[in-house]
Amino acid sequence: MEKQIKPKAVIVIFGATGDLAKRKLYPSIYRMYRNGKIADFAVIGAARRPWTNETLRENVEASVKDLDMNDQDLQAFSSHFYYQPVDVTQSSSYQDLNHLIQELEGAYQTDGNRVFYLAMAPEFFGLIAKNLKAHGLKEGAGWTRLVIEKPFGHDLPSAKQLNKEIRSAFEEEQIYRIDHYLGKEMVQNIEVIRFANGLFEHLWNNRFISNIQITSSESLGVEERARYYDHSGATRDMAQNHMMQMVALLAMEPPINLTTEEVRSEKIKVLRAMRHIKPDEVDDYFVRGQYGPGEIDGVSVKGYREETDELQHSDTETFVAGKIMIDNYRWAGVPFYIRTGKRMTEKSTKIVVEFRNIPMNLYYEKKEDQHPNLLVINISPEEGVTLYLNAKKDQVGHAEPIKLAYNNNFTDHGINTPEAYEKLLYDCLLGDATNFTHWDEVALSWSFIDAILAGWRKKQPDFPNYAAGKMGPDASDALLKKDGHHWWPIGD
Ligand SMILES: NC(=O)C1=CN([C@@H]2O[C@H](COP(=O)(O)OP(=O)(O)OC[C@H]3O[C@@H](n4cnc5c(N)ncnc54)[C@H](OP(=O)(O)O)[C@@H]3O)[C@@H](O)[C@H]2O)C=CC1
Ligand SMILES: O=C1O[C@H](COP(=O)(O)O)[C@@H](O)[C@H](O)[C@H]1O
Repeated sequence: MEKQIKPKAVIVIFGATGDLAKRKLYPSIYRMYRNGKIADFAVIGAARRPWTNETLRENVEASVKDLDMNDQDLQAFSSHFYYQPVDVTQSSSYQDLNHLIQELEGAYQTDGNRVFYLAMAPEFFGLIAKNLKAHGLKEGAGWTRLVIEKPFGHDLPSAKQLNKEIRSAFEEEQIYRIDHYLGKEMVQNIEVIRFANGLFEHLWNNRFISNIQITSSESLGVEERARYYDHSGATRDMAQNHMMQMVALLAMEPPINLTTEEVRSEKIKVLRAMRHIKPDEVDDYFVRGQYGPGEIDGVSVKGYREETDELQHSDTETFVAGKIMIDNYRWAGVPFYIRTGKRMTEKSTKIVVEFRNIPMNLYYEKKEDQHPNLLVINISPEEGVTLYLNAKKDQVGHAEPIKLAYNNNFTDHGINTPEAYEKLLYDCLLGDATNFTHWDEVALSWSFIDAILAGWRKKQPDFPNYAAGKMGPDASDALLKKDGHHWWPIGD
């Protein structure tokens, strides 16, 4: 793995006028700059709009204006940005872009290193990759890397096709498939919590763990992305990538070291061990839902089908819950429950590891009151870890749950905890692909998810089946109840 303290590069952002660039990429580049991680760099914003360098710089400044920097420093930062009008379907655009890259490589002494970030609709990914090769843009004097946004395909066949197109132009080592959950501080901490603590790692198996629950709930609806989302649904949008990646990190064996190859290889083994669900078994393992009208924080909100005219008859799921079984020696018999959806009670991403209870109750009046030990990993908005134990409190002879909590949000990281995108972009500049998904991971998770979607296609769903503001349909609770479990609350 290549390591530099301050990597140098020209970063080309395709889709520079779009939402992702504005909301995530410019602030992340700013934070890298502000934190002294990059100095010799130039960013080329590419899109069709007839913007100028000044328009781009104004937009960049506006997108980071809430972050702490004085006007002079802000202008020094935005002066690294250049705009190149580009239509990715036109050959001439790539020639123009190449000239500007070469010019900036000289001006900023970036050693010929190039990052191409595809922040555009996925139908363009293959085309851009091929054109970068055909027009010589990937042949700089230094290294070249291609960052690809989600979604990586719509199912396994389309993902394979996309991969084929990209691989015809770039080597696997040059491809950085973004899953922004892998850049989150507490998702990265899963491995550390597991592998740096004997307390947990010795117990991390089916003898001591009863079940693991991963919830990523959102209170927002589909906002401006209805067209994309309706074609995708919660399962493709969240489960195939972010949720499966978290399961893999929780379930993987300790790698022999922390290199990209070893970490990925252990995650791949987990994905291979996931029990494949036959389409006619889908209801035993997975539940889907779509929100109807409801109330969130005292405010009435519309149902999914009322969000826009196009959604009136939609059967797209806005919620998915599932039970994933990992058929290997460590995890046989331990369900990993996942659930995610839009318009749920609150925005929260949390992992609850429920340990098996002790065999005999000495301290609780009723066995049912006995509280299992829980390890809760708070991914967002709180970042931290909470361990639920039992102890005697206030002179009373019986035990009660107590909690040991560590909150990561308040630690000093210079200017707050780095954003997921900041970390991932920096990793990419360093050539560290550990927190990006390898093609084998993408393929295995699509193959798992495709079977579920195939099962659902056979039956008309009874939507809407949960009111906005709830934690999904009743069937999601029933899924755990039949195993003798229940969802732990996502609040405190
Ligand atoms: N927005 C988000 O929160 C998230 C987005 N993503 C992914 O990021 C990617 C981008 O999403 P988002 O920013 O929301 O999309 P937008 O629709 O906001 O932006 C699309 C961009 O593509 C440019 N574009 C479109 N056609 C062409 C063309 N022929 N040639 C050159 N540029 C073109 C547009 O610029 P112009 O019109 O000026 O040409 C615009 O800059 C998608 O893959 C999405 O799935 C992933 C996670 C979250
Ligand atoms: O990838 C996506 O993630 C977001 C949720 O991300 P988070 O970091 O806010 O938890 C989700 O809203 C979006 O639909 C999906 O495409």
